[in-house]
Amino acid sequence: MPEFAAHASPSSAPVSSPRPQYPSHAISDFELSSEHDHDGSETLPPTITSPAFTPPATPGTGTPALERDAKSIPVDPQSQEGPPPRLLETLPEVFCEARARIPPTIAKIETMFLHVYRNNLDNKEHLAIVFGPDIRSESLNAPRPGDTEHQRMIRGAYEGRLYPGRTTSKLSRVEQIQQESGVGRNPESHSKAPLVRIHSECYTGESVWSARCDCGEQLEEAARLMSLPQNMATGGVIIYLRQEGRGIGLGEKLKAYNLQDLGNDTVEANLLLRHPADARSYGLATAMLLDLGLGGERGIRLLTNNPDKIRAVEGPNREVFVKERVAMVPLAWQTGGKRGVQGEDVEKYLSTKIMAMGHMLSSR
Ligand SMILES: Nc1nc2c(ncn2[C@@H]2O[C@H](COP(=O)(O)OP(=O)(O)OP(=O)(O)O)[C@@H](O)[C@H]2O)c(=O)[nH]1
Repeated sequence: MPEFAAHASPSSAPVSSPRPQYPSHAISDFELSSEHDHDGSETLPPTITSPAFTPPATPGTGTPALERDAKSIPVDPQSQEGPPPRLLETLPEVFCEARARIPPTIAKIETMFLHVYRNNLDNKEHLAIVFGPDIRSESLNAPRPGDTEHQRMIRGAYEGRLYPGRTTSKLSRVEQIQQESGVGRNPESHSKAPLVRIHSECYTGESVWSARCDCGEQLEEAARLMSLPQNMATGGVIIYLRQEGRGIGLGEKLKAYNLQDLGNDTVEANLLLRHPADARSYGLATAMLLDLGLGGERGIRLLTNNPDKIRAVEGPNREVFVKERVAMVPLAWQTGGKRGVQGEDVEKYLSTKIMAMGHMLSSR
């Protein structure tokens, strides 16, 4: 077995390139217990010390989960404890094959685009779901040999919106003027970091309604947050990596489930099957974010509770800067058990993530 997955991102090479300045103060954890929404009401449950579905003091009295925006905190990766993740020395090569507009069922937004990526390490179709009109793939839009305007539109390398009879991938003069008049109206939206979620495939949680984990709910919550007007203004991206079962594949994950039913937790089950507790890597995600123009000092706001992911996604030379972390609080905790995945299985799963995998859903 290789020491790390083929598309693991590079090891922490010496940093010589210009690096973003990190906040001077270190904030170790997010503050579940002190968040108040704009109306002053407490919107998140009190400090949580266990993954049990501890309800807020008065369940259901906060801002409905459907309207709530993400709360983020600055991240200082240098302050994080533990050894740095093993990373490869160079990022993989990625290439966006095609992009198409997807009108989502979860929100009334015009500009959600699914991007299919290819890479030089595996044959899987890794995905980027892009919210907002301003985040564009460099590799998709770059001219290709023999390119025609029709081919560019077919692969999704066009500006604005397709309509029957359109003949050019570029905007017409009138459309351009309309768009330019909109640019710069909200300078804040161009300085604020876009919201990003790096999601790993979970067929059971996303497609067959499994209550063993909260993966399906997390995917939907990420899309909901990115669809909020204030986040659409900055743009958002869900990178969907084909790393089923924390990288062990669906067949092995099902065996792990049987081992869990035999009394082991999610980490023990992986180890009993002779897999690492977590066999994933994030080099492809870093490379895809760079292709989408999300590298550099503007940074990103990363939706995660997983400390390894924060460091790994930044890449070997901090090509991507995780400026802030946004917690993924289980919906059942947010709503006092009114909504979200619930039950003994998911409670055990979340408990193991906190206790054995260091996920940051514990109290300060
Ligand atoms: N091997 C294994 N994989 C699982 C199990 N439950 C969920 N997964 C996989 O775990 C991955 C999701 O990881 P999570 O631990 O939920 O979340 P994370 O990405 O590490 O961290 P967050 O960003 O905080 O959500 C997906 O690939 C799932 O298929 C399990 O019991 N065993």
